Amino acid sequence: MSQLSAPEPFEAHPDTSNRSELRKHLRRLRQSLTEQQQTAAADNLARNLLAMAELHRARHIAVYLPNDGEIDPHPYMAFARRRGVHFYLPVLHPIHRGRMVFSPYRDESTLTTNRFGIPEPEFHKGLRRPAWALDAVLLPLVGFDLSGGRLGMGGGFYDRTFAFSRRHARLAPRLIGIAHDRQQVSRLPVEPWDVPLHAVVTEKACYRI
Ligand SMILES: Nc1nc2c(c(=O)[nH]1)N(C=O)[C@@H](CNc1ccc(C(=O)N[C@@H](CCC(=O)O)C(=O)O)cc1)CN2
Ligand SMILES: Nc1ncnc2c1ncn2[C@@H]1O[C@H](COP(=O)(O)OP(=O)(O)OP(=O)(O)O)[C@@H](O)[C@H]1O
Repeated sequence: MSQLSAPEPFEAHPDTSNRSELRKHLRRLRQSLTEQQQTAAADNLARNLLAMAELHRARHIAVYLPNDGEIDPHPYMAFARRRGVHFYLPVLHPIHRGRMVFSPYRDESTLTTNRFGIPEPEFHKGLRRPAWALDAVLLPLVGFDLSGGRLGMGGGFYDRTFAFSRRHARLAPRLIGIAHDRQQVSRLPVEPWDVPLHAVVTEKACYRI
């Protein structure tokens, strides 16, 4: 079977100033990856993340469950857990609409599907962590550029939850976008609420901002 070849990031994308058109285009790109391409990408992503000195010091890291063709952080997690890292998943806040908290993600965690169809752990009272109590966050994204710009699914969840990091940089966790390399675009329009990323890691490279 012939496989779709990856288009050049700087040529094949439509008008990058139109966020919703760009979002549709980039979502289709990642959804079109085959299972083999996804598996290989996740393994190479793991290698690139394990090599990052910033993550060697991190003990509490937020991840996500892959959805909609997103790159899978599980191979990375399998290695990092052996180094003593604790992982957390985003839980949509039941009261503060548009915000998230982070509950532990363990083998035995019970997951229930949220309103977007994404499984999430319980809103654990005792064990959940507010955003500022994480060392690093691996953020899902639809598109990224090399200035730290991130285009997400459009709910503003990560932007609202990490808005404090622009005012209190010392309290903020490391914000690391993870994505397929083909999700790179030349330049994303910057919105006033966008929270800049410290780095983006793909199956091909680690881009430090
Ligand atoms: N894996 C993953 N988890 C995540 C996010 C993410 O981007 N990826 N989020 C990042 O913020 C939050 C959830 N935000 C989301 C916003 C929109 C859609 C979405 O699929 N929208 C559909 C309509 C779904 C529906 O309403 O039934 C769409 O636009 O087609 C998904 C997640 C928290 N968890
Ligand atoms: N700090 C904030 N306070 C209030 N509203 C916000 C904040 N950040 C973002 N929003 C709102 O969220 C909406 C969606 O923002 P945007 O399109 O940038 O989301 P996104 O980054 O793509 O989504 P996500 O972070 O959920 O993946 C915007 O209309 C914006 O008004």
